Amino acid sequence: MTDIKTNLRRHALEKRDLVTPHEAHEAAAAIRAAGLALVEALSKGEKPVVSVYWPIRSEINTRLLIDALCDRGVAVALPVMSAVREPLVFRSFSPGDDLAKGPFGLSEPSADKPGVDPAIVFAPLAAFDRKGFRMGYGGGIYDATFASLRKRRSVTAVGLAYAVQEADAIPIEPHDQKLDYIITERETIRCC
Ligand SMILES: Nc1nc2c(c(=O)[nH]1)N(C=O)[C@@H](CNc1ccc(C(=O)N[C@@H](CCC(=O)O)C(=O)O)cc1)CN2
Ligand SMILES: Nc1ncnc2c1ncn2[C@@H]1O[C@H](COP(=O)(O)OP(=O)(O)OP(=O)(O)O)[C@@H](O)[C@H]1O
Repeated sequence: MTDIKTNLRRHALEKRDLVTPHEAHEAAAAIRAAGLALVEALSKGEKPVVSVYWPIRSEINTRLLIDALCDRGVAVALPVMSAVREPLVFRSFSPGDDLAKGPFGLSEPSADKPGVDPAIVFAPLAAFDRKGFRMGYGGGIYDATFASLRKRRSVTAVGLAYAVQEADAIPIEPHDQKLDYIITERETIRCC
């Protein structure tokens, strides 16, 4: 199981690394539009707290989406890592805030920013399948996070990835938490 997942992860990340700067730019605009449309459809007149990751490496770029959400008055939070297999905490973010350097090249809000529980979480994907099963970098962190949040409140989990990161089927382990939606530069998938 571990070997299959490791190979799937490596293969999908290699494909992600081949995305050209032009494609990345277009994809960032596409996920801004699709992400905004989904948040608006899920909000039903309320203003939910929305968590978006701050991109690292060749991850699909969320910065246009973050700006667009902030422009519309949506409360945005960024994840802060504590340890592998431990849930993330989420801290409020406003455009222009200084971000602190975390492990693995992460940029995170500093500890003086208020902690919040998001209702919608945009999560980065290494690989995904259409049913909503996902893989990240192998820390089990988003799985732990969705499990913990879902015990406390209803939360909509939205994966963001390039279409080339799709796999036929991600092998499932007991701790895996399913996504509700996946947004790629091509489409929004409602996972059933
Ligand atoms: N942009 C972004 N922010 C994020 C995540 C993410 O995947 N992307 N996270 C997602 O959870 C959390 C941070 N967790 C992370 C966990 C591991 C690695 C990482 O680079 N791991 C190493 C492998 C380490 C090992 O095997 O010991 C690697 O991939 O090289 C990065 C982020 C929260 N913020
Ligand atoms: N809660 C857990 N209980 C038992 N094993 C776990 C748990 N979380 C992760 N693991 C183990 O750690 C390894 C990596 O997990 P997995 O592939 O699910 O991480 P991931 O989905 O890539 O990480 P993330 O959720 O941070 O994006 C797997 O071999 C898995 O068996």
